[in-house]
Amino acid sequence: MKVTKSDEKLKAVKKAGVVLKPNSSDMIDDFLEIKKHFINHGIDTILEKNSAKMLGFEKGLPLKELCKEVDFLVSIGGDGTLLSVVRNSFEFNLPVLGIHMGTLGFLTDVLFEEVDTFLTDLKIGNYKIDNRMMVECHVDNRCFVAFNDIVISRRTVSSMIKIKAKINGISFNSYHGDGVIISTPTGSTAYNLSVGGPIVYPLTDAFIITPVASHSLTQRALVMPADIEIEFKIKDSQGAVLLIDGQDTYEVADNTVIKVNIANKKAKLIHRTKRNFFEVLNDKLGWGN
Ligand SMILES: NC(=O)c1ccc[n+]([C@@H]2O[C@H](COP(=O)([O-])OP(=O)(O)OC[C@H]3O[C@@H](n4cnc5c(N)ncnc54)[C@H](O)[C@@H]3O)[C@@H](O)[C@H]2O)c1
Ligand SMILES: Nc1ncnc2c1ncn2[C@@H]1O[C@H](COP(=O)(O)OP(=O)(O)OP(=O)(O)O)[C@@H](O)[C@H]1O
Repeated sequence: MKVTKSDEKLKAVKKAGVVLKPNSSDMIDDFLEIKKHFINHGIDTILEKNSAKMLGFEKGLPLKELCKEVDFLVSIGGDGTLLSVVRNSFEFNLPVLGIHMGTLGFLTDVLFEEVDTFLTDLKIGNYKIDNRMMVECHVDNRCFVAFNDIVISRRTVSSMIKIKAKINGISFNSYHGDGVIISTPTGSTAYNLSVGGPIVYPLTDAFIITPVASHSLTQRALVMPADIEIEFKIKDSQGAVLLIDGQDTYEVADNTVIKVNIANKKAKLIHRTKRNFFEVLNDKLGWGN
């Protein structure tokens, strides 16, 4: 399987669109400190509308309008905030920088106290942009994209769900249990990890299909090449719920066909040059040396 690396750089480093972790109005002093560093480095910041409303002192722009105005986006919060920024801005191809002000911070690279140093590096091109796969799901004439995962989940906790699956049009499995996770390599360390799925290096062109609480001892997670299409059909169940990065939900009825494939472009994450995935595993998952 292919691993995609790039030497891509930002076209300009003048304007940053900032999104803050929801329900965190206590972040005001930290935001002002971060903003001061951006200004000192000659980078203007514009707040996203909900973030501005939460702080209560700037007007802010709706995310889609903000994306048209800025050179890159900055997510200040945890993994959830970064996931939502990447997913909701995906159509604009903007690189996203995650400043870690959350709890785990598996995806968010730069710590609050590192912002000033990192911006010096950003201005001189000393950073990298990772191109990361997104997964796309087509259902009922709608299309959803996810950065971590799309989960086809049972609709009621009291009953199992049955999901028939085809790969490139050919039937290959019938999942019977709580549901199925279709994860990107980025999402492999999230829900997929919790249910025993494999960790996949984040720049690999592949995706993972992992059963959740399968009622069969032979079911296992599958790592698949990026160029296939998978089709799922809910059978003899009470419908299903799709979870997009664990944040958006969509209900589907029995016999609905859900097609999943890799999005035809990638999300861009801005990282420190020194960031190393294996150090992140070591640090955040406590693997030790
Ligand atoms: N049982 C589980 O482990 C479980 C259940 C539901 C959802 N999730 C995951 O939570 C994700 C949404 O994250 P959230 O922060 O919005 O929700 P959340 O606040 O419920 O947090 C889920 C946890 O997963 C971590 N996380 C998120 N993405 C990660 C990644 N790519 N690698 C490693 N850890 C990651 C977060 O830091 C947090 O600790 C979903 O995409 C799904 O993968 C996990
Ligand atoms: N746009 C969004 N839509 C729905 N939920 C969101 C959105 N942005 C953030 N959240 C949720 O807000 C919660 C807190 O945000 P976040 O994950 O950034 O911080 P955290 O949980 O402290 O950090 P971490 O994820 O690194 O452990 C998460 O449950 C996340 O899913």
